[in-house]
Amino acid sequence: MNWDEDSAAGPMAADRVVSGTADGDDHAVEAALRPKDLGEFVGQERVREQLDLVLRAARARGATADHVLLSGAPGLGKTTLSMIIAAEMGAPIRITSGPAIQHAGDLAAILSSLTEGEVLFLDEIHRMSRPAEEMLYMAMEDFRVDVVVGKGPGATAIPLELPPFTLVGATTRAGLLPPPLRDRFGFTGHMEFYAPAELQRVIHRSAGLLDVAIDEEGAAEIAGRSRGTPRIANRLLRRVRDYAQVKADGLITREIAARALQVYEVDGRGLDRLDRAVLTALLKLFGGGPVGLSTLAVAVGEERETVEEVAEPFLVREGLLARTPRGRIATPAAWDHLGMVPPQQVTGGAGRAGGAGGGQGGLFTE
Ligand SMILES: Nc1ncnc2c1ncn2[C@@H]1O[C@H](COP(=O)(O)OP(=O)(O)OP(=O)(O)O)[C@@H](O)[C@H]1O
Ligand SMILES: [Mg+2]
Repeated sequence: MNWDEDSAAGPMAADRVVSGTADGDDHAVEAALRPKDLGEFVGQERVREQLDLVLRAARARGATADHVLLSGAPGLGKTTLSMIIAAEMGAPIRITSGPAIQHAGDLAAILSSLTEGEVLFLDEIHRMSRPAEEMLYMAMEDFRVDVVVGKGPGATAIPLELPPFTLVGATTRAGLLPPPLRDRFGFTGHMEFYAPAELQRVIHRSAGLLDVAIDEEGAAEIAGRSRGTPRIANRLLRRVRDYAQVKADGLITREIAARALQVYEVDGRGLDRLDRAVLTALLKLFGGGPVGLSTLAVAVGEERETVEEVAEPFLVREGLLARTPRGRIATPAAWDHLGMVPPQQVTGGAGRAGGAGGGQGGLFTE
């Protein structure tokens, strides 16, 4: 699945407060908000439990932990978890990324400087070059690399032993990893979107660290608008804090959170201006569809790619919009969310009286 939602940025898609991808502002505070060990890491029960076993067993054997692959959407905690793995193993961590490794030689230099037990974090591992990838296969499996010296017919490969290390790879696009690479990881953790109750805990924890006063309902209100993503929850918390300081006495309550997020145009379900523009066009101009992607994009005044890659994934995930072979259609929940009644229900809904906003979309009930 494509989680790189910000790759196509139109007018309404730039600098979204609900984007899962980190912006400059996030980088500045994220280090302070990162949980330091597995116990502090909220949610992801399955991954956490499995990883806990893997790390405990390795520690008990006095061995280096197996290679770990972490996949999932931006902002769900892959980088955080990689740092926790190193901390739990009492090992140093080296951080690099697929795009930073242009040549196999770059990778050889990093690998040959690792110390025993060190954690190598390779972010965006799906974006590594082919030759580097092949070097990595051997390094992961046999803790060995062949360093090629010279060029042409005179070139020789010098084998180089590596100390045992743990590779932690992270990717937003697990489907793009070649199977031979995927198979070389001893453990794969797939990160899921967080439940509102989990995000509420993340928000409380962050509020404590940032010295922000917030009550349960205030945290719940922000959690419900955070699209299942801790990074968005933390970002919305900071925006709401500003509002609470300027417009109120600093305490974040449900009402303050709701008012603040209205200013930032993030609605009760976490939809922003772009999301709502797409849904509104679909309902008001096309009666809920089906309508083709290009037509919908023109109606919204955005690029096709923006509608398809930036707005739609979350609308589909939320069950507000469906992609069908005949085009995009709105679900009954979409009508309900925008407080509108499907046209057939208004005009030809024989035998079904009123029911405005009841979610029983006439288009979809038999
Ligand atoms: N389980 C969690 N508990 C508490 N905070 C979390 C959790 N997961 C993530 N966070 C917070 O969310 C922010 C983003 O997390 P992180 O950088 O690890 O995401 P990521 O998956 O690496 O994203 P990207 O794909 O953009 O690299 C961090 O500030 C971190 O503190
Ligand atoms: Mg990351």
